[in-house]
Amino acid sequence: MRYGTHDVLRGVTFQARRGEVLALLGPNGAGKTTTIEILEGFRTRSAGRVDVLGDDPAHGGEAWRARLGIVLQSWRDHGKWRVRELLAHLGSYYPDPWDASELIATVGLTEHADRQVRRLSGGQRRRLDVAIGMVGRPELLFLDEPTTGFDPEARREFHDIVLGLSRTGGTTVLLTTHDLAEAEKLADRIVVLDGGRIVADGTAAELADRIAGEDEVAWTLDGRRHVASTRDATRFVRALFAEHGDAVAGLAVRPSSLEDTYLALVRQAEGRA
Ligand SMILES: Nc1ncnc2c1ncn2[C@@H]1O[C@H](COP(=O)(O)OP(=O)(O)OP(=O)(O)O)[C@@H](O)[C@H]1O
Repeated sequence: MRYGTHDVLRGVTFQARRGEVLALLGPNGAGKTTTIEILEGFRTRSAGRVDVLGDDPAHGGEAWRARLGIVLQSWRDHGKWRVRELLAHLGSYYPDPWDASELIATVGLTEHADRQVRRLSGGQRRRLDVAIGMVGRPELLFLDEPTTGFDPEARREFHDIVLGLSRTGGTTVLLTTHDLAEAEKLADRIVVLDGGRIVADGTAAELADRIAGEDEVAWTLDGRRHVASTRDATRFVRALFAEHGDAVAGLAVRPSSLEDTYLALVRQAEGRA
């Protein structure tokens, strides 16, 4: 993808398999939204080959679009519509839509079903966006930063919805997020973009193996709290007990997280490692 003389995506090659949750990660401006919008058919690429559900998104017709669900980063305005009305209306465009009330319950908006959209809070509005993306029971669901503004409970419920759609419904999900814990929980595979290029592609475990991150060990000794980073927590803890025995208390080991791996990957890609 090129704007003027500026390449914002270069050599971005990846595949999403049916039924998998694929997370696109990357710093602000990395090219996630551009990639997702090309796949959705919202942006026309400058060059390259793209295949989404067997069609080129640049020429996808109505029947092709009906197989997609789309949650954009910023929402369009449906202010005067009531939640239930809007979902029932949008559902009527599809051959086998979700029942509006069932969908409203699934995204946790039952109490607000008869509210006007403009009276919803930011997080409630975002839940509605997700419901709009799901209403046609899409084969492929695009979610661009879907949980921005969700409270922790809504986030947990949303994660269960996505996992349910993918595991039992066979829906393929492509999502972008800045929440690394979310990616770790949901994604079967992770693609990391930086500066318009792919810098990593694999499962969270595969990415972690490439980076050889450090685990964090914390313990208390003689009333003082200690924290150390180590490549081999088991060996470290064994040595700690060999030296101090029962004097060691409050032991906690935190394995390196996807966040650690991600930050190391991005630093490496940007030559800051
Ligand atoms: N219409 C446009 N014209 C010119 N440049 C653009 C246009 N749209 C996006 N860009 C540039 O393309 C690059 C990628 O933007 P994109 O929105 O895809 O990033 P992103 O990874 O989704 O970022 P964020 O995490 O901030 O949402 C950025 O450098 C942006 O400035």
